[in-house]
Amino acid sequence: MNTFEVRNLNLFYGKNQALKNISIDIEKNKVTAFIGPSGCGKSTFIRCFNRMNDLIEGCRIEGEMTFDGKDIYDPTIDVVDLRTKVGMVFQAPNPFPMSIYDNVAYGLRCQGVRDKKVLDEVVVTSLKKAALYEEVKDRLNSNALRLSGGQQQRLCIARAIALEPEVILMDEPTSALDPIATAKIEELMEDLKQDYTIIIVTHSMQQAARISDKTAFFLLGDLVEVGDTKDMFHAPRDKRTEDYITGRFG
Ligand SMILES: Nc1ncnc2c1ncn2[C@@H]1O[C@H](COP(=O)(O)OP(=O)(O)OP(=O)(O)O)[C@@H](O)[C@H]1O
Repeated sequence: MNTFEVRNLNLFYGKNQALKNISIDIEKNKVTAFIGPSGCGKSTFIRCFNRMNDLIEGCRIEGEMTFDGKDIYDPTIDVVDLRTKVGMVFQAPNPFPMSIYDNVAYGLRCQGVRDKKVLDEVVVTSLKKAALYEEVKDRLNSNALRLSGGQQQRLCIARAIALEPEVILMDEPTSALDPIATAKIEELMEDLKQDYTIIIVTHSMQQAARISDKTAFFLLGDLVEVGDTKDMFHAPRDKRTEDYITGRFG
C-alpha cells in the first residue's frame, strides 16, 4: 500500500527548477531513503510531503502529490492537520527551551488538551517509543537543552510521535550526532517503522543501506532511480547510480 503517490512533480525556486518531473510511490510502514550529491534536491523534495515549501517565498510546485489518496496541494486542505499527520525531524536537534515534559506535551497543549492524566500518559508513551524514557524518567522537569545531542534528537522524535502522525520525515537526522547516538537513532527507526511510514534524507550511503527498505537516488533535480535498497546497492540499473554508489562522484 502507498502512503504517498507523486506524479510529474516539478518545483521551481523563482526561475530555477530544483525538481524535474518526479514520480514516485512511498510505501506504507517502510523506510524510504533519499540519497544523492549535495544540491540535488533531496531536502527540497522531503519538504514537499508536508508542504514546508509553502513557507519559502518564490517557491512554485506543479504536478500531483497524494497522501492516503488525497491531493495535498488542494487549496482546501488543512495544512496544520497535514503537518500533524506528517511530522518532521530536522538535521540539528531543535528542542524548545523548556522542560523535557513540556517539549513532548507541547503539540497536544496547542491542540487544547489540558487533562494532566492524558498529557502524562502521552508524554511517557512517546518517550518510550522514542527509546528515551529510561534515560530521562527521573528528570522530566529539567530543561531539554541539558540533554546530549543524541538525546535531544530522540526527544524531537518523541515530540513528533506525541501527535500520533502517520509519517515521520527526517532530514539528515543524524548528521550532527556521534556514531553511538547515530546507531541509537538507526535502531529506533527499525522499531518505528512498525507504526509509521518513514522518509529519510541521508548523505551517507552506508546509512541508507543499513536502515532503508527503499532507496531513491537523485541527481541535479532528477529522480534517477528508485527501488529496493538491496537491489539498488548490489545491482543498480542506471550507470549514474552505479557511479555514485561506487564513489566515482559526489
Ligand atoms: N530556499 C531556497 N531558495 C532558492 N533556492 C533553493 C532554496 N533551497 C534550495 N535551493 C536550491 O535548490 C537546489 C536543491 O537544494 P536542496 O537543498 O534541496 O538539495 P540537497 O540535495 O538537499 O542538498 P544538501 O545535500 O547539500 O542538503 C539547490 O540548487 C539549492 O541551491
